[in-house]
Amino acid sequence: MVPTDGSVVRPISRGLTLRALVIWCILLPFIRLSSGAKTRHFKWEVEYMYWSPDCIENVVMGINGQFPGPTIRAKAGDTVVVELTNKLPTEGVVIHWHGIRQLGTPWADGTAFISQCAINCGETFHYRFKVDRRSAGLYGSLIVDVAEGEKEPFHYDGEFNLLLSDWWHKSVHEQEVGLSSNPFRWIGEPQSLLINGRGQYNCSLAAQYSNTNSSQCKLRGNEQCAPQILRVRPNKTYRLRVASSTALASLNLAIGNHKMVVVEADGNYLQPFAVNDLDIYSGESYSVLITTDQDPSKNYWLSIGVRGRLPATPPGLSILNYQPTSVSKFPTSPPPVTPRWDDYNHSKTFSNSIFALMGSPKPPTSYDRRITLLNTQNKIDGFTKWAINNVSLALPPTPYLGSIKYGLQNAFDQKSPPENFPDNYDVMRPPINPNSTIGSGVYMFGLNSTVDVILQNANSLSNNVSEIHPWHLHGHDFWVLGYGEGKFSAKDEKKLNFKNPPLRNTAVIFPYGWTALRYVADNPGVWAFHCHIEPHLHMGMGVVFAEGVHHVKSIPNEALTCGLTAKFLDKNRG
Ligand SMILES: O=C1O[C@H]([C@@H](O)CO)C(O)=C1O
Repeated sequence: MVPTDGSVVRPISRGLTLRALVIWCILLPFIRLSSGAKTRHFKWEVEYMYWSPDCIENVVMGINGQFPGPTIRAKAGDTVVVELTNKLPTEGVVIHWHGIRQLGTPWADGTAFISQCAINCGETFHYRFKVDRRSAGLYGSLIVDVAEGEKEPFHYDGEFNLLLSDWWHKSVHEQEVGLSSNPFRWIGEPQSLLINGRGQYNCSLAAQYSNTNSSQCKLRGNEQCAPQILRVRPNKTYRLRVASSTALASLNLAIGNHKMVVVEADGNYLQPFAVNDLDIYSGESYSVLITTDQDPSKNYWLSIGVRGRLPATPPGLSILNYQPTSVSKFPTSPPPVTPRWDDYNHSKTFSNSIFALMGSPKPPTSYDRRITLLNTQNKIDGFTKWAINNVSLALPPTPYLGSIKYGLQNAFDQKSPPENFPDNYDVMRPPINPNSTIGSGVYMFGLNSTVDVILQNANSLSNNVSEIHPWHLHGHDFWVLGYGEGKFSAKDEKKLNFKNPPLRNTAVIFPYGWTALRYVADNPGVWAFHCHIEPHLHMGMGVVFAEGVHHVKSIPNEALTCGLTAKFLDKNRG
């Protein structure tokens, strides 16, 4: 799960080493189609290269020789065409455009064996999609500008993109083999945290402040691992677009001496609220405003730290440099201290402060279908897996989009997956029977139906352990109706927020708790819904949703070149 540029390697569980580069793009909400919509063409080549993101040389996946990858600038309403060639000699890739709805182009969603086949070594695939209203989410690869004449509900003088990721020195192959082995070998905690692909493993920028025995970094500033400095002017307001593409870590961001006003999440405007620190889970993105109203003769730390799991990784650091103060003048105080990793009340307080900005779209007042998804850690033939309602996802060799569209038989489990779990299941204890089963079934929803999803957390295989899971939905945003403790039940209905629930594409479930989501199945296609923690997805922690597939126009052949759809193509070519 070694993250590369603004992309996270997603080994799709099917035993294949298949990397799904998750390319994030700026979330710029409420962008109406601009008049001068353009089609912007890009040619990307994915290739291994040696790089030192945390000052230790490693193998990364670069795009056009860059780490992090190149940035696409587009305007709302534009069509983006990326001609992607895979030059990795040992594995297939796909690119998921996190936050893009892919309305009308479900085959461009970049989910292997769901929307397309893997792009094998030497092959080229054309991603062509419209950057719509809810476009993008950050990740330093796709920046969507507000359309001409568009105004945002806040003002700022400058902006920075901060892509946060975690970093291991072990190769993703070795990690995957470990996760798929019996005995199970967990990937462990990351060696370092990166900010825009930059971190420091064998030294600390703030060694003189911390009691750890790490040495002080001696960086000239042009190293690949040198921190990106945020150069600001006094008495200005800056927008920080922060996104997490971590493979595992739940992070907390803080800037010494500066409060942050949270104004946007996952591309949707929020009721602004001020915080001293910001929790951000894998797959999420936020915009915060900071005002440079501090002593301009000083510089200040920007720090990211691990939460939700006992930390074993030093904080990631960057510097907020008030011009014209020299950047080499280190901040005079230690970096902000990350809240305790298991202070979940702190985390819940933050999550429960997030409300949609007045005037945002409201959820339908009722649902057509409600499914409850129990998250458990299980064993299958001795292998450690994650399962949803006791089914651990294993993707079929034929992409669902093609097999459903063309009615191919035996392409995946025809039995619809369970929509609930046994009433007598005790979420507070490890599973009495740890065994689970593999499945590839699809939750089929009526086109334009309203779907409620209750994500139910539970104790893992170990006593008194329940882990955080950030769930990400492709092709849609959902309203987050609320969070609660223990097993969701009818009494919890009254806790749900229908007044101003935030629209998100990623939402966290807290230990032993539940999170209630609602979305409208209005996007013909087949959509992944999964825990955004890469090893968990690899271990089967996901489900597949589909709606209106028969409304999908003809799928480009290049998305059908594997499994049963390849045979189907050959037959029809004849
Ligand atoms: O999936 C996981 O496996 C380990 C542990 O549960 C077993 O080693 C861990 O911390 C996970 O999140």
